[in-house]
Amino acid sequence: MSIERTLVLIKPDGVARNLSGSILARIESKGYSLVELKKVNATRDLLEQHYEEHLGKPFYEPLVEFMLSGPVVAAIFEGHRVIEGFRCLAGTTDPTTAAPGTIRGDFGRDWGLAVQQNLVHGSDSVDSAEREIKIWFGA
Ligand SMILES: Nc1ncnc2c1ncn2[C@@H]1O[C@@H]2COP(=O)(O)O[C@H]2[C@H]1O
Repeated sequence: MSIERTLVLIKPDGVARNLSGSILARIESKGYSLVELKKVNATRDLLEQHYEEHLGKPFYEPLVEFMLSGPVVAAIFEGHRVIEGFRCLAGTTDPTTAAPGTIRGDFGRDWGLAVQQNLVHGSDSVDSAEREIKIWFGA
């Protein structure tokens, strides 16, 4: 059994809507363990590192502005296949069509804004989890 770690972000929409506790509870209820947790006001520099793969995309600047618009909850969760498991729990990117039962499907929708406010972020691979955990929590 290989134990993975993943970076979970509760984005400013989730924090502003007081959904942090409900979202964290779902992840814990699924059986993953909370390793680190903090509430942060992200800086542009941190977000540019985090979203470097999206640089140049039409939603890049609105995305960075949205992530700067309020505090974010950053967490590290641990468990066997947690990377895949959390992304499944989060649901697909577009919250309007994300399946009911998922975090985005139950709590989110498209508000017609420049960026999809979809409540949560989860690392998509072992390599990106390692990279993102360093960005948000240090070595
Ligand atoms: N086509 C899009 N239009 C607007 N925002 C997007 C689009 N695709 C992705 N995003 C946003 O960019 C984010 C990239 O990281 P996430 O997958 O966590 O969540 C994504 C959405 O919040």
